[in-house]
Order: sequence, then C-alpha cells, then structure tokens
Amino acid sequence: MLATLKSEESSGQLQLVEREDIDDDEDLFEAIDKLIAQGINAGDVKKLQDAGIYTCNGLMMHTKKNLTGIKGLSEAKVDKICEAAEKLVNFGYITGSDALLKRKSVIRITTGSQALDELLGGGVETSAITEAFGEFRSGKTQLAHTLCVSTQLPTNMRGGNGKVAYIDTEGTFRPDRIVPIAERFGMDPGAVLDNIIYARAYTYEHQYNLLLGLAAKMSEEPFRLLIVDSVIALFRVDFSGRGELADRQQKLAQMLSRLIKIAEEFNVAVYMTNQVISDPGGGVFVTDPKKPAGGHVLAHAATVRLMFRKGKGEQRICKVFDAPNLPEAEAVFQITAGGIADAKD
Ligand SMILES: Nc1ncnc2c1ncn2[C@@H]1O[C@H](COP(=O)(O)OP(=O)(O)OP(=O)(O)O)[C@@H](O)[C@H]1O
Repeated sequence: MLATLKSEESSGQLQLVEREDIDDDEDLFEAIDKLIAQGINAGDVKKLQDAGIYTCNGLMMHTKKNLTGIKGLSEAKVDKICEAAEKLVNFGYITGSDALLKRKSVIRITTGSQALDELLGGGVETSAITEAFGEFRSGKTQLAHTLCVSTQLPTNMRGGNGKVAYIDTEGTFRPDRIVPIAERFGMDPGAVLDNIIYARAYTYEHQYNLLLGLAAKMSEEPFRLLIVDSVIALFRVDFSGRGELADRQQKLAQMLSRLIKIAEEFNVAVYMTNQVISDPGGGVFVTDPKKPAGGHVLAHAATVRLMFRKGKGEQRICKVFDAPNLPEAEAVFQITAGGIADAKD
C-alpha cells in the first residue's frame, strides 16, 4: 500500500478542486441562496443561513416546526420557502437505478492499511457514519489522524480529495502527529494541516453548536471527512446518574441525527469514536466483558460499527461489529509513526 502511494508520489500532490470547477452532477446539493431566484426574499434566506441552513437539501431535513421556530419566519413564509425548495430538489421517490447512480458518488477513503480497507469494502465511506469503539490505546484516535491525511489524497490514490473537520472532545488531537503521516503519503505537511479545521469542544452543547456551524463551511468548500473524537465523552460528563439518562439519550439522538444529515447533505464521511463500558450482563464465561457506550440510540445511528482491540505489540485488531453490507470479519493492522498501516507479520 505504502509502496503504491510512494510510486505515485510525483503525480499525487493534493489538488483541491475549487467548488466552481466541480461538474454540476458532482454537486450534490443546491445552495440555499438559489431560493432567491425562486422568489424568496434575500432577508428570509439570510435568516435561514443564520440558523445554520445553507442548502435546500438541508432545509428539507428540518420539520416545519423547527423552521417556524426561526425568528421572523411565519408559517406562511415557511410554506412558501419549502415549496420553492421542492422545485429545486427532488425529495420524493426515485427509481432503484437512480438510487444506484446516487451511490456512485460515495467515495471510500483509505485507512492506510490494505487489510483494513478490504475489511471495510474499500475504506471509510462517505455519506455514512463509521463508529470505532474499543479499549484505550486501541488505535481509534490514530485512525482519526491517518484519515485526516488520507482524505486529502486524490481519489485515484484512494483519498477523498477534500478537506477535514475535526471536533475533539477529549483534547487528544496532536497536530505534530499529522506531520510524519503526511510525509509517509508524500504530501506537504503544512498544506495538509491547513486543510484541517479543528475545534476543541468542552460541553455537549458546544459540540452541537460546532456541528451547526459546519454547514456554512461545508457548503463553501469541498469537505470529505468529519471526525468526532469522542462522540459520547461530554454527554457522559454533562449528564450524570440514572435520573438524567433519558434526557442524555434524547440530546445524544439529536446530535447523532445532525451527524447523519451532514454526512448525507454534503457526501462527507463521518468517523466518530466511542468509549466502552463494562457489561455485567456479558455472561460469566466472558472475562472483562465490554460493550460500546450510548445504548440503542448510538447503535442505530452508526452505519458501520467497528470494534478495536489490542493485539501483540503495536498490532491492533478491528472487527466489523455491525454493518449493512459487510461480513462480520476481522483485520489486523499496525500503528506506526506514519499512521495506520498493514501489520508486518
Ligand atoms: N508515533 C507512533 N508510532 C507508533 N505508535 C504510536 C505512535 N503514536 C501513538 N502510537 C500508539 O498508539 C496507541 C494509542 O492509540 P490511540 O490514541 O488511537 O488510542 P485510542 O483507541 O484513541 O484510546 P483512548 O481511548 O485512550 O483515546 C498507543 O498504543 C501508542 O503506542
């Protein structure tokens, strides 16, 4: 894998495509300001943007109740806006063939390990949520760092030719780790770092607001990856005890719903990490039983669920825990200075 990438090094420097240069059929969303040409006044479009809605596709992912909650938008205005948006985007049925065509826009981003890519059917998928859970030091954050770089590779090198947004809830992002990973892939570390936007979240509300703010950025520039590391940590801190569990799960569901919408609206791969909790119900024959945190709410939100565990030395094992189109199999990979790679033996 590494050899292939290196051999293509000369031709492989990242060329981020300007939004204007992208073919129309590659543009998966209609910008919200196109509503102006449909007779919606610019002031109302601005109100939508202020509420974090930057595309017509994103608009239709909101209920009318949500939209009338935006200051200055009456029910009549919301009806008119939705009608105008429906003229620009088809929100109804499409044929199976069209659905297949739509799937063709999905990109698979290399993890840096061929064995892991094969396990994932080619890599981490856009328009979907990939969740990695596992014990500490099992490689979840290292994979996040590797994806930060590989997402920026051109698509003919199994990258996503796009930018990266990184939301860090535990303070574990290390920009200096990006440097050797970029060098391994034959890329300029400075340029790679410039294509990553990073935010440290301190509360679950802050985490949610950071997601809302992303729509504006993603509608302007080609992003292909959103990392949330870890998705649940702040919820476990900000809500404590059984009494707050229902409230926590409801807020978590709202945030996960936002993540799914971002993935689909902008054809972005969402990679989120999750913690494990001990599972007393795991049975007496299982030593140290562990299960992913977040319960059913998280289980339903993730498209692909991966379980990481430690192997010998720097080796790690990834198991497909749940995925709609992947077999329940395992792959061994290794953490190296240059990020995730194939295991040596
Ligand atoms: N430069 C490097 N070269 C080789 N291995 C490294 C390097 N940097 C970190 N590692 C290894 O990566 C592992 C940590 O992995 P990672 O930070 O991804 O864990 P995690 O699964 O995110 O755990 P946590 O829940 O603690 O955040 C450590 O075992 C460390 O030895």
